Amino acid sequence: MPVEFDPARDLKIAPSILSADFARLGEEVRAIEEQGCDWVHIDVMDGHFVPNITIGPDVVAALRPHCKTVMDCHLMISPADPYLEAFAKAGADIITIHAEAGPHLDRSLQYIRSLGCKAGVALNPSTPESVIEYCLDKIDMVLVMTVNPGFGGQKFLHSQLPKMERVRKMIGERPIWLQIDGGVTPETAPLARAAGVDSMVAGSAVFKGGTPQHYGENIAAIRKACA
Ligand SMILES: O=C(CO)[C@H](O)[C@H](O)COP(=O)(O)O
Ligand SMILES: [Fe+2]
Repeated sequence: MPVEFDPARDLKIAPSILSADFARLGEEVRAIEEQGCDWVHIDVMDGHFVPNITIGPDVVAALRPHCKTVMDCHLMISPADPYLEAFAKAGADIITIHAEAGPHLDRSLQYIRSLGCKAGVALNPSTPESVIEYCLDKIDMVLVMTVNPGFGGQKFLHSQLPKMERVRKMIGERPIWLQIDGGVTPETAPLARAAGVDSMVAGSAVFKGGTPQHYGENIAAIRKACA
């Protein structure tokens, strides 16, 4: 589904299916959507850029019919360029690559847009926001990582809060989402919201409890904490 920027910057909650039951992914995606999530966040890891391996474009394609909302694909792979077309064809709406994943960020971002997807850039905790300064016109989303990528269930890095504020200033009035990913809970989410974040990924905090009713309560708790 085509996704358009929301100038009101209402909070978009994107549960990461990394914490879902991988044996029942279709069902899990339908459950989080029925329970009020905004986007579905899909973590793609290659065992090279990050020390973990998850899923590829075939799984994204298999999930597409189960997913009515936005498929937000976070590629923790290097190089990313050879696989971008496959993720676009699989039905990704947003494709986020890491600034550190290849030598030509500007070119990769143009390529993602040429495939009909929104283009996101993720910044690792140690990566300064200056890497995006000269390609802001080709970016639809900046993802400030609030953990070192690779695993769910890690602790939120408070050191990233000033970076969120600086990125929010860089973005200004541009139609660019500011997303965070990692360690988002009802306790940490309001800090990021106050720093100008409008999209939050949460894996373990959404899927804890293991039933659709829990997912709904968990999503509502994050939303309420940010209200
Ligand atoms: O990109 C990721 C890890 O690299 C995940 O999206 C993230 O860790 C979500 O998990 P949690 O909310 O449990 O921290
Ligand atoms: Fe992620």
